[in-house]
Amino acid sequence: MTTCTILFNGQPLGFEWIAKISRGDCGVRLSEADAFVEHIEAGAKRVDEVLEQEGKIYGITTGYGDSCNVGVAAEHVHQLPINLTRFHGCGLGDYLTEAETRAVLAVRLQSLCQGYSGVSYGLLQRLTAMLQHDILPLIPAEGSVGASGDLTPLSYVAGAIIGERDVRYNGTIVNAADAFKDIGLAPYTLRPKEALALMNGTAVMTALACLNLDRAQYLARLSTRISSLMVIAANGNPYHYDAELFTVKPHKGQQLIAQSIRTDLGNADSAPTQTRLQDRYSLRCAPHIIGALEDSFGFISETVNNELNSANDNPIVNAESGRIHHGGHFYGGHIAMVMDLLKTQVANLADLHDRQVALVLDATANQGLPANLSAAQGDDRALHHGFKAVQIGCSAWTAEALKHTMPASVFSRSTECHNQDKVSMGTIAARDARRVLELTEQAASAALLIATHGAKMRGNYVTATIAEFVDELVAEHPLLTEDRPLEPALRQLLTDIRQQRWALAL
Ligand SMILES: N[C@@H](Cc1ccc(O)cc1)C(=O)O
Repeated sequence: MTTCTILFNGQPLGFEWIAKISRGDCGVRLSEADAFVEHIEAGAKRVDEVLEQEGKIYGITTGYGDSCNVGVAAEHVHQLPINLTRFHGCGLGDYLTEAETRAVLAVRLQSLCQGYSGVSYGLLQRLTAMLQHDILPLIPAEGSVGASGDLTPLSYVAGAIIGERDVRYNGTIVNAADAFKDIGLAPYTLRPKEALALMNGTAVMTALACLNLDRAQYLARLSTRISSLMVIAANGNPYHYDAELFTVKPHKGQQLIAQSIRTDLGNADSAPTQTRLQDRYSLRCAPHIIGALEDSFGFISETVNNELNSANDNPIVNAESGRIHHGGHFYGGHIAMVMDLLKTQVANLADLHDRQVALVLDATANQGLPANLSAAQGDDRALHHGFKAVQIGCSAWTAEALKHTMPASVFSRSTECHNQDKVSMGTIAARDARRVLELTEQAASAALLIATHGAKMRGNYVTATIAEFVDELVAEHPLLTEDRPLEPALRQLLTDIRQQRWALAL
């Protein structure tokens, strides 16, 4: 059920709206305002004029990329975009999910709505119709170097628009032409610049970046709550999160995380009775670790939003000045940079939770809780191993997340006869970040379960919010009075995390 409608009218949009569209929480509408329609159509008209007057525009009367010096005869100009969609139909790897595909369509629509790509209003209407009727091209995720735009994956959008590729529609996979027919449309006939305008940009990496960022922001909040619960479970010192302490190190995000942990701990300012004066870093430095991610969000979201609201295309058609600019706005360097940054920071959360899990399960470090948080009481308790295997799993997920943090942006390859001799690899960076998020959410689901059980067993949580949170989760996933397979619990928690079940304010 959609609860809102996003208007596409060339005005800036934030990444969070793309995330809402992707989840089906918001519908879309294309502006019909005269000024907007005229602005768009002026670009398409300008392409026609230049074609008539000068007879030569890159990618319209020439071959593509390194083939820009090869002229295409006037009688073939209309066939050229069709060929562009076809020869790029060579993607491999898994298909993007339905949510990701919606995001790709919305992100490309937003870029074309800037009105600098020389496309017609009709093309925007077609993209809008696809979003409104959930006609989702099958887009293979692999095969973009992220510099000449996401050419290959976006060719599946352009190919679907002309009725030549498969789409997900009404729960099945059908040819795009059949899906269009079902909503009363014929396949779209691309105008000369339109295939290039659809494909020559960063929509796939930017779409993934929008979703990754939304996911990472939730994860930072959840990690904060998990850390509070770990402090409670391990009988840690609340004074590590003292308000005065944090005034002298003014990273805003770090301060917010410390404040949130402080609130969860009931603003306690004295240490519970225990032997350690200072807790281990995975507890004491939680605000500094999660805070680094939190503090990166301002920069990352500004960068992602700039890309989202940009004309990332080539050539750029400016109908007001009448000029056609040849440049490199398909280059995804900014998304590459921020996705490489995001994945490193998110993987640090997996590592944080893996260490917290190890601490709370270790009877030599957890200040009195049973080994592996087994709640077995009977004389067969030696049989029961509690969370031992979950900790091993958590370490595996963490190692894999850390392994994916190698920057993608440094792996530029010279491609396409050295025309594309420096490329961004932003799509790979965004896919890496997505994988790191998946794995870190897995580590977080283990940590959440363990922290909740630990807090319940400690039993001294001081705030009503935490008591409610713990009791609700323990009711759903009871203490381990005997060994049982925990995959169902972990999967349920993963779903909860991905659906952003808890309202966690910072
Ligand atoms: N991105 C290239 C265009 C291009 C299109 C398709 C290709 O296969 C190669 C290059 C440019 O604008 O210069």
